[in-house]
Amino acid sequence: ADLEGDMMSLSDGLSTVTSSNNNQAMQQALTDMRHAAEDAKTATPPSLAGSAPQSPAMQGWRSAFDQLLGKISQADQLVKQGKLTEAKQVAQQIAVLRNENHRKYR
Ligand code: HEM
Repeated sequence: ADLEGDMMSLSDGLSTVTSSNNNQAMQQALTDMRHAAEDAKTATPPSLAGSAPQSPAMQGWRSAFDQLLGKISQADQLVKQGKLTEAKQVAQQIAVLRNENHRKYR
């Protein structure tokens, strides 16, 4: 998907993780989020158009998605352990990370 599509998938997934209490639905949402984050990591956002792949700005872009992927894995482990409340706390941290990165790159 393009970046906008990836962001829509992240958004759908995050609302499921935040609102659902169904273990399987939450795991599927986190899997979808992982794929969207991996794909978005390879994109160049309009705000960095023309930046070289190895520029500090593009390295910062990719490392933000590595942080996001780390949180997604953390939430996934918690859901697999049945710790849905803790998984939702990680979802809150994902929302903070989203807001920080939207301020930088959007
Ligand atoms: C789970 C976390 C995130 C969610 C739920 C999310 C959600 C969204 C949404 C709903 C949009 C608007 C899409 C549209 O144009 O209709 C958007 C745009 C955008 N997001 Fe995110 N986002 C997340 C994480 C991130 C991260 C980590 C970054 C950067 C490192 C990022 C960078 C951007 C950029 C650059 C745009 C504008 C895209 C464009 O102009 O084409 N987002 N995001």
